[in-house]
Parts: sequence; C-alpha cells; structure tokens
Amino acid sequence: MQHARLSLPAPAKLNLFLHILGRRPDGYHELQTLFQFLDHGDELHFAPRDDGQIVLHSDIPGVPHDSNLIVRAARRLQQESGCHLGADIWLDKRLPMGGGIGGGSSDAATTLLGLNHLWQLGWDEDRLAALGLSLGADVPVFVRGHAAFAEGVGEKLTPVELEEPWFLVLVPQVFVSTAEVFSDPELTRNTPPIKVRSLLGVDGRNDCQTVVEKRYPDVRNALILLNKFTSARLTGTGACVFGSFPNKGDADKVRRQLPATLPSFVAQGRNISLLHRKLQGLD
Ligand SMILES: C[C@](O)(CO)[C@H](O)COP(=O)(O)OP(=O)(O)OC[C@H]1O[C@@H](n2ccc(N)nc2=O)[C@H](O)[C@@H]1O
Ligand SMILES: Nc1ncnc2c1ncn2[C@@H]1O[C@H](COP(=O)(O)OP(=O)(O)OP(=O)(O)O)[C@@H](O)[C@H]1O
Repeated sequence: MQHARLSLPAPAKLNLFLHILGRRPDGYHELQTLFQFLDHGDELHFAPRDDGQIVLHSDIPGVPHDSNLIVRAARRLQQESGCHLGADIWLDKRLPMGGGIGGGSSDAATTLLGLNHLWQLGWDEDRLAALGLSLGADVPVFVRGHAAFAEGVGEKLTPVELEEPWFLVLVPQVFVSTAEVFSDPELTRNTPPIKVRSLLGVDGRNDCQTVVEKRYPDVRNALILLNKFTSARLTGTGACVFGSFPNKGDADKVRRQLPATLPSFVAQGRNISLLHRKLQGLD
C-alpha cells in the first residue's frame, strides 16, 4: 500500500540586520541578528517507510545524498529517538544555495518537524531546536518558527513582533561560502552589543556586507542597482540582497524595472513561518 504523503513548506529567512560582536575560541562568531521569515521557500514531501531507510529522491547538484542536510537531520532524529521507521522524502528546491536566505537550514528544520509529526515522536520544540543547532546555527530559528532577535551564534532567540512589509529579493548568481566570509581577515568583529528593547532604533547594517561586496562584484552590483529604488541590504553572508516596500504593488513595480538577467522574487515578511502556520492547521 502507498503511504499517504505529508507536504510541508521550508520558508526562507532574512537577516534584517547582522552585527558581529566577536569571535569565540572555537572559531564561531558571536552575533546579534534579527530574523524574519518570507512567504517563499522550498517544499518537502514525506512518506514513512517500514524498513528504517531514509531515502531522499531529489538530487541537489553538487550535494551528495548523505551530506544533504535533509538526510542528516532525518538520520540524527531517527538515531536519537530510537525510531524504527524510515522515510521517503522529496524536495522541490526553489531557494538558491549559498544565498543567505537559509535554504539548507530551513530544509533541515522542516525535516525535523515533519518527521516528528509523521513518526509521532512527541518531541517538544526545545529538543528539536537543540538537535537542529548541531546541524547549523540557523536551524533553531526555523524550528521555532517565530521572528526573533538572535544572539550567541544565532541560537539564543527572543521572539519579536515586527511589521510585515513586502520584500524584493535579488538573487545574484554567485555562491557565497558562509565559512569563507567568517574567516576573512578583513571582517570587522567589534560591533558593540545592543539590547532587545532598543531594536527599533537599529539601522539595518550587516557587518558582512563590506567583505562580501569586495569579493563578489555581482553582489555589489545588485546592491547598487536596488539602492536606486530603496535602501538595499545583504542577508546573512549573501549572496541575496533585499529592500522593503509597504505593499506588493510597489515591490512588483521595482522588480519589473530590473534587468531580466538578474533573478529576483517578491515575498511578504512574516512573523510566524509558513511551516508553523501549516503545522498548526494539522493539529
Ligand atoms: C550568517 C547566518 O546565516 C546568519 O543568520 C548564520 O549565522 C549562518 O548559519 P549557518 O549557515 O547555519 O552556519 P553553519 O552551517 O552553522 O556554519 C557555517 C560556517 O560559518 C561560520 N560561522 C557560522 C555561524 C557563526 N555564528 N559563526 C561562524 O563563524 C563557521 O565557520 C561555520 O563553519
Ligand atoms: N537541503 C539542502 N539545501 C541547500 N543546501 C544544502 C542542503 N543540504 C546541504 N546543503 C549544503 O549547505 C550549503 C549552504 O546551503 P544554504 O542554502 O543553507 O546556504 P545559505 O542560504 O547561504 O544559508 P545561510 O543563510 O544559513 O548561510 C550548500 O552549499 C550545500 O552544500
């Protein structure tokens, strides 16, 4: 018998600002950043398997099956929960890789929440977020599914209520390695910490932007282009850059004026992720 499938979104995130406060002895960086989700992302489909195998049926070029964060997340959850079931998984990939909008991390989080549901493990969010952190610094915020002020390496999360504007996101066709940006000697790592209550007064600076603009001319050109219409910023370590608009019409209008060679999309910023809105509907 064919098992029923569970289909769930894996939405993108933006870093509305990103401050680097310092470097820890293990090489990871102390950050302060503001995360909001976008109503745009990948889609995953899950079906349980009785033989315990985890099989991802969709290939991402350049990412071997066993290194895919989806497979790694599924296997870790299976091991740590002692679950005997496996899963068939399909991925509709829409988010760019190395884009700074968290595609891989969001896929991992959707896998953890999806399989927790499908395998009926009953793990709470704290446990799933802790497992998620071992897969990547950005995974916990996707597990929690609420816009947040993040500290530490990105895992200390304070939920926040933000305006939900529309964003135009430009996708320069370059892959930016997060590890490379964080190891750049020219990266500034001395921004003073802020308090969550002073969030509203913070400008949208991203401390990675200078280094990324210098190393990736395509990113610099995208910023110059978007700055003609609105204040443009880098998300994460790039490559994507974004600007906000009060409504969809204004964002679409600017999008139509961009060169056809530069991929872009328009999506609304959301405080509750699409994944969590869908999961709430299932309960
Ligand atoms: C830049 C952000 O996207 C902001 O949201 C994240 O901090 C990066 O999160 P991520 O892609 O999940 O990152 P990870 O996969 O954990 O780490 C990739 C690499 O980035 C560096 N890294 C990452 C996060 C951090 N706080 N400090 C770091 O120095 C490390 O060299 C690490 O090897
Ligand atoms: N399911 C997946 N989707 C995308 N990338 C994956 C996946 N699994 C593993 N990876 C690896 O993770 C790397 C980073 O991918 P990702 O899309 O998360 O980057 P990103 O958007 O820059 O993320 P971030 O904003 O977290 O820095 C890719 O180079 C790829 O090798």
